[in-house]
Amino acid sequence: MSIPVAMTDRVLDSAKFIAEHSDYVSIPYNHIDQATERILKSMEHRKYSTKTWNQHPLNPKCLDTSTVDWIFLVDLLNFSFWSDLDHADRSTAHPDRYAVTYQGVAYTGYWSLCAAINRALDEGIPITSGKYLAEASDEALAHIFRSDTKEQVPMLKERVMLMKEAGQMLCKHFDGSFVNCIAQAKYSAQQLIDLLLTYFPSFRDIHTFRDRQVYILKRAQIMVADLWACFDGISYGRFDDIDTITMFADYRVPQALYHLGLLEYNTTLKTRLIQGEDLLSGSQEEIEIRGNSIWAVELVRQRIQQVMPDTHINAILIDFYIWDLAKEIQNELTAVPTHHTRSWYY
Ligand SMILES: Nc1nc2c(c(CN[C@H]3C=C[C@H](O)[C@@H]3O)cn2[C@@H]2O[C@H](COP(=O)(O)O)[C@@H](O)[C@H]2O)c(=O)[nH]1
Repeated sequence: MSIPVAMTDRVLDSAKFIAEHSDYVSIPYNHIDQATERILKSMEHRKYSTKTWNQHPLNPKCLDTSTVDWIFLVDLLNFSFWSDLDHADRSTAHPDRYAVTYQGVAYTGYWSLCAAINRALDEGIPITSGKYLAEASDEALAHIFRSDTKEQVPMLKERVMLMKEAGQMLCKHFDGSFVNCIAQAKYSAQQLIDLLLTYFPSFRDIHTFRDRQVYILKRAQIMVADLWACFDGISYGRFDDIDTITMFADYRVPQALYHLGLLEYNTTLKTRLIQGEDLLSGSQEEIEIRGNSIWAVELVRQRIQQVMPDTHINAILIDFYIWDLAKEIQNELTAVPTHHTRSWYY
């Protein structure tokens, strides 16, 4: 299937444009080779591959349609876990920070979402069923996220609204399951992204930067990536254009890229981040952080291709590796905090 070039490169084209027109953020190009060598050595040492995805205790293990719907729900809600009260943001979280205890472990951040969904499934709540999402009451859906600490999950109202809306769309257009949406994409990652943008508006992570429309598409892309990694590139994870997927511009990987010397912030931005100032969704500073992050990982990917032409490593695996690394070394990421933008895009 021939896919119009514009569609496949829309995120990379946007990232390049942002990187070339930034005031607050820059990429130290002289650090790329050394940082890439460090990343490559560590990925090889860990034998980092799609198989790493299934090793995470909270990720589903059976490769069937229920796992597809699990991934859909997780990536529908995969946004804004940073805490209003836990400014330290260390791996040992502030005791009041939103957390979900599952099988004896208290999870915060992204993993609290997976824990909340698994807790609901264990309680017999069919939370990943389109029909249930469409028909459940707001209270029942909010109950999924109940906290085991003082703080509630950020953006609870928005999460409930998105679940109901997605349930209705799944029932109306895809017979209640995301499996049917994947089938319509005919093994194309970009087609699946377009279906997400068409039927599920909260995935439209598209902004205006320097009077130009820029595509970031973080949750749409990570949805494809999670399917691809979970199913190891076959079955519901088969995408013939998977390598057109870029890094996912969240708030954790940029912090790790800065630590790795692959991003630089000017004094104004660095001061604002250290002071814990929120950045408005769609602001120039926020878009520069997100766009330069995508472009920095693209340059790492290109360098890896240069030194290892026949490698299987794509932007997805580089991103997943850096994110997992960031969680492991979270206490060392002290130079700059993650940026704080309340948004359902990431
Ligand atoms: N770029 C990128 N962003 C990612 C992930 C993941 C988790 N992916 C898992 C699946 C496969 C991988 O191996 C990971 O194990 C979550 N996020 C984003 O991070 C933020 C949450 O951060 P914190 O508050 O510290 O938990 C939030 O914006 C969330 O959307 C990723 O992989 N890449």
